[in-house]
Amino acid sequence: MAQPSKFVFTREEAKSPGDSLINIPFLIPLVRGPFSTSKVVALGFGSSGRVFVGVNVEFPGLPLHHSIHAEQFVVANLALHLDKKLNCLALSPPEAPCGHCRQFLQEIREAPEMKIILSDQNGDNVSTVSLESLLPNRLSPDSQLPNDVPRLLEPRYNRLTLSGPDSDVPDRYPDLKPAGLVAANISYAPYSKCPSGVALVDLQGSVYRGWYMESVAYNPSFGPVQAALVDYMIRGGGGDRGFTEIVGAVLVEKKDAEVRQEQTARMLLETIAPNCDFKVFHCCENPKEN
Ligand SMILES: O=c1ccn([C@H]2C[C@H](O)[C@@H](CO)O2)c(=O)[nH]1
Ligand SMILES: [Zn+2]
Repeated sequence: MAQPSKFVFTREEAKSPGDSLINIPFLIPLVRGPFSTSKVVALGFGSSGRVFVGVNVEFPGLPLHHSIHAEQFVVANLALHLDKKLNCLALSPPEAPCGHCRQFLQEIREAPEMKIILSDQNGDNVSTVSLESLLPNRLSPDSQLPNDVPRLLEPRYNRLTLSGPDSDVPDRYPDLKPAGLVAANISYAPYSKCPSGVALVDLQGSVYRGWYMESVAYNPSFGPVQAALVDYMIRGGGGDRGFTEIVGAVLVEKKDAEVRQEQTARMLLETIAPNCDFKVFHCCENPKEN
């Protein structure tokens, strides 16, 4: 069977939620899980009608809590395609979203109504349940955020501009810094108010980006390096050679941010992409920007 490379399908290709045209086992080779035997594939049905694939990703040499869950991969995939809402999530049998993912998904508006499609080991006995039924008594963003604050995946703009003088550092990859700033400006950090974005470049000169996404429960938050690695994977970065082809990276975050990504981002990239030249650029919120 040919190695699948697609991470986004049209609704036509996928048929309807619960219909098994997207043969989930066919997508299993997309998983990067060197440690565990769990190969998790998630399909996210977005409001634009597209169907987004997510897989679990584990990183050799790093603590397990840096792994990417398939469900978070799906959310990052939607975010990168600017899809505004995840309506329905199907999981490869016999998985159901773990507690961490059930909580992370709460950041999406009307999350309790999200449909979750489950099936047994053979892919039979398909059942659809609401996210609310999987996580009653949720910790809700609604208890902390006014209704008009954009929720995860809804359009947002953080009004960030680069602040000197570190922006004068000689730049081998001129496209990276602007890409990192764009990513930071879309970042969802309504709790800490410390948004951040990462841009990566590979040996071919292709640029990838991703942004930090917070959870009201803090720990399920999704880091900007992981988000950029999702972009790298869905666009085929590195081919079979993985992350070692990443040769440059920038992180854009606020100077003196109380929630700071710099050290974690450096450690992650040093471990998975030893040839990567990592730089940090600081930004500040500019109230005049709109
Ligand atoms: O909801 C879940 C639970 C687990 N995993 C992944 C994480 C790890 O790579 C592997 C073993 O737990 O399965 C997911 O992708 N989603
Ligand atoms: Zn999970």
